[in-house]
Amino acid sequence: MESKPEVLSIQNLSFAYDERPLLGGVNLSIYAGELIALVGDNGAGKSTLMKLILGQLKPGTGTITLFGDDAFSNPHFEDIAYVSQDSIRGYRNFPTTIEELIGIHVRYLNAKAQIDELLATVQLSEHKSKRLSELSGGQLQRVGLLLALIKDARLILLDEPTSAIDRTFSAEFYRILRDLAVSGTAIVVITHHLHDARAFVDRVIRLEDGTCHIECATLDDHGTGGAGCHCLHPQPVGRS
Ligand SMILES: Nc1ncnc2c1ncn2[C@@H]1O[C@H](COP(=O)(O)OP(=O)(O)OP(=O)(O)O)[C@@H](O)[C@H]1O
Repeated sequence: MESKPEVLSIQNLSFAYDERPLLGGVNLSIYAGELIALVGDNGAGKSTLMKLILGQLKPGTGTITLFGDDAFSNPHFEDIAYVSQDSIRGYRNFPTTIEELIGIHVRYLNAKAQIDELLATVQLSEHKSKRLSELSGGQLQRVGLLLALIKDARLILLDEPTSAIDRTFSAEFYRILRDLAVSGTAIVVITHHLHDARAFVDRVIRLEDGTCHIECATLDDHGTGGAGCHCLHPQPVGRS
């Protein structure tokens, strides 16, 4: 089978906040076209791991390589779309409508996105003239997804993107992500709603105990996972 390009490689990562160890012995590789669910209890370190991948935090030991470069010294902003819980909450304070916010992003990124199509994809067409302060939590999360789609990134990191989204659109949400993955985008989604994600993702990676959490690889594509691997869904889904 043809191997897919490696997007992200984490080797022997450890990280501590104020000398309080949080992550240790983390090894993980993510490949182009993979849709991954990152799960774990509150405080397990999922958001912290995303910030490390983004180069916002510096590893204690070990390495994080993004598109072949060290993530901390070369964070590849142009290749990554990141939607955090904070950014979604922050949208509420933007004194704009949805379509104005999209226009700002399109101009800033010089993007060629088909905005009406994207609005229809996230089912916000009829709300496009609404101010962000008027939107529900779930509608705001759809705006977050839409902004990630505009960027046309090679790696998309989503931190609890469906927490306020109803189950009907949640399935649609993962279908959209699945289509993106099929077109080659690597996607990592932090979620506490694995039951919604499970049918769509290729792999589930669980952070547990705050330490030593190891890659869970799909055996047929990327080799084997190591000791401590928590492979909840070993068979790739949605790939032919
Ligand atoms: N800036 C910070 N300084 C010190 N400690 C922090 C900081 N940010 C997070 N922590 C701590 O690190 C731990 C992991 O936090 P993190 O947000 O990564 O967890 P999480 O797995 O994303 O949790 P949740 O599911 O609740 O969102 C928590 O105990 C948190 O209090």
